[in-house]
Amino acid sequence: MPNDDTEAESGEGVVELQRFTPLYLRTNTPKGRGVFTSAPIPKGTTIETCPALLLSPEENTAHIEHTSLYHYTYNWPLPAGGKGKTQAVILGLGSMFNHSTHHQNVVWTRDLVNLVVVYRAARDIETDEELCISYGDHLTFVDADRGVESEEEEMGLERIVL
Ligand SMILES: C[S@@+](CC[C@H](N)C(=O)[O-])C[C@H]1O[C@@H](n2cnc3c(N)ncnc32)[C@H](O)[C@@H]1O
Repeated sequence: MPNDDTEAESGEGVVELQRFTPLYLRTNTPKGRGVFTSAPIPKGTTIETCPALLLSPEENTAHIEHTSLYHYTYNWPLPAGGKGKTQAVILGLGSMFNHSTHHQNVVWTRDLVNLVVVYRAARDIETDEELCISYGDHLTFVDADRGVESEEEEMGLERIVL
């Protein structure tokens, strides 16, 4: 699910840090650790607002790409005047959301001025569902959902949550 960049969501040097609190981390999913909800989340709810730590392209290439942080950074447009993109480390739960190709229930928006990412519920989310975003089309790992999702596509079925 594509994200939308915004110029700024708040002004005056103040950024509201919203957080939906009844969440838990599972440590043993097929995707590693993952974020789950222990209460229903209505569509549109802000789940978390996470500060971003902007990296320079140089430090990214020289250092970050050679560490495990490489698997956690987000593409980020270069600040005003710069052409192209760099990477940012997203602090807080933002770095814990796993990817789902067909069943993302969370959308994210970059606030380029305030350097935060806002995560919101894309639909009503049930208790004990995992919160998943889209990392885009170029994954650097084998998608743990791959078999399940291609089976669903072949059968023309959407997953039914009982
Ligand atoms: C931003 S981290 C997400 C949190 C991570 N699961 C952890 O335990 O720290 C991204 C990493 O999670 C794993 N991951 C996320 N989505 C996945 C998926 N659909 N299938 C398999 N692994 C996934 C991959 O190892 C990926 O490099």
